[in-house]
Amino acid sequence: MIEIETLSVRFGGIKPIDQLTAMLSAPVSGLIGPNGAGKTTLLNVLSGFVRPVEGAIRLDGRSLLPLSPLQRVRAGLRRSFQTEQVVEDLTARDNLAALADNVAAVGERSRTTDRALDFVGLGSVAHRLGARLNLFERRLVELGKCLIGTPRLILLDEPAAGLTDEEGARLRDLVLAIPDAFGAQVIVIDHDVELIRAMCAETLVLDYGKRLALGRTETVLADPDVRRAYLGEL
Ligand SMILES: Nc1ncnc2c1ncn2[C@@H]1O[C@H](COP(=O)(O)OP(=O)(O)OP(=O)(O)O)[C@@H](O)[C@H]1O
Repeated sequence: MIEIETLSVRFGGIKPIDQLTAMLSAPVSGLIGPNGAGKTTLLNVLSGFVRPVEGAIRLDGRSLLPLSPLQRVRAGLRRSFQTEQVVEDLTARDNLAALADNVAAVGERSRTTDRALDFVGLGSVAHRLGARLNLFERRLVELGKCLIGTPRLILLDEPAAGLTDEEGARLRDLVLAIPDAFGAQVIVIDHDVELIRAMCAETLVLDYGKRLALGRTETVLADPDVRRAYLGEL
């Protein structure tokens, strides 16, 4: 469970996160909002790249803000980025193994790498170089990296961007299977409302860094304020 308490971030004159309080506990939660609403900034605060000026964050009761980004990774926090970070001159397997070297015990590294590769379905291209992977395979490498070691909270920033409908559906099925298979909670940012509807039991909507709505995804997406602010309806 992730608890966010009166969290504020300031960049010069703007407050991309403004007194945000929210608790997310569904196996897969959505994070949506218009461009510039503060979604990526919130992920950056959770993963330790941005320091808030006030507030607290707890993951399963443990305070995250005192921890460095690497300590958070070791505490089970995982993250994929809008622009995927696959290393071109490493194989698919070695892209995952590099993370295992940092977060898994020596005797566990090979097992956790193979398990993550198999889970995302990259076993057959395990030895192909990153540079030769297609976009879907690269996105699966990113997802696989999130499954190395003992993940507790996985943050996915637009994981399906640029994928075909069929690839998006395969990715959705994988994400939905993560909580049971790995015991981790997942938070997904995406602009594709139908993908959010299909994946996320609960959704948090941000607008100008504030909480516009939080609750069951169906209820939130039907909320007139959300439809006005986010879906562009009058
Ligand atoms: N490093 C930074 N320095 C200054 N301002 C920033 C920085 N990063 C983000 N911002 C500003 O903070 C606000 C929130 O940006 P953020 O990227 O978190 O929004 P977002 O909801 O993820 O948007 P999008 O859907 O377009 O990715 C925006 O006004 C943005 O211009």
